[in-house]
Amino acid sequence: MQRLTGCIQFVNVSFHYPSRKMVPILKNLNFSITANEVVAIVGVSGSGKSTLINLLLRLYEPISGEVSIKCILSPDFNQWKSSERDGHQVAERKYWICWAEIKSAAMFANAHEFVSSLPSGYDTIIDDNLLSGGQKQRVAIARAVIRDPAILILDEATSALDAESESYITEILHSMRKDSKTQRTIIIIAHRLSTLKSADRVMVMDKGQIIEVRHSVTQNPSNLNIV
Ligand SMILES: Nc1ncnc2c1ncn2[C@@H]1O[C@H](COP(=O)(O)OP(=O)(O)OP(=O)(O)O)[C@@H](O)[C@H]1O
Repeated sequence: MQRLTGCIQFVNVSFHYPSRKMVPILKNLNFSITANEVVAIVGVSGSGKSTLINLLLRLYEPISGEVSIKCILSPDFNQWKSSERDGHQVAERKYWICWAEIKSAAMFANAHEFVSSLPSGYDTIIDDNLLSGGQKQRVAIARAVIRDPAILILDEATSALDAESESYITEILHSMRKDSKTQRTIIIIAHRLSTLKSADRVMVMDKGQIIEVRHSVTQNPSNLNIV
């Protein structure tokens, strides 16, 4: 089965927020993330992790340098591109998500049980006060999964989950990346060692720069601001 895969590249990226022009936040960042790689970004509070994601999402443009995202179809791009009928299937898939897919995404995010127990179940209209912090995160993860993105960004996405729910999601993230049908690029920002374990690479940020790249967080995690 063909799917989109995403590559990310930051070349000499520097940035400050418009409201604080004298305070550089990112300084000459250079890195790339290949398709299907799982990369964790760690660092002390204020080191620029979320700002990096803001630039990736194009919420802000860099002051200098370039942020590029390339999404490619793999593995049979030409065959797929030339088929108009398949194009329609993609459009249909985007707009017609069936009940089984919704349920499976909710089960994936460990949300099915509590959603089913709400008085209106999956038809519940959610307001700010209805769900706990952890439940909101599980719904957000289910929504992200159902979109089947080429690039999945988890910025403190499991911080409000209890240890059991978090380890369940971490395990599934781990198996999801091994499944050739669901491969995707994943960026994880988290402070918990358990969330970061499935990363191929860990980038350590400090004062707007990448000061270290590790291939595992199990090595000497005491100075990575993770628990
Ligand atoms: N919208 C904004 N306007 C001005 N400054 C901002 C804005 N958002 C963040 N900052 C500043 O940018 C710096 C980096 O913040 P950022 O949120 O990227 O850090 P972080 O590493 O993600 O921190 P945390 O781990 O606490 O979430 C901080 O000094 C913060 O005060």
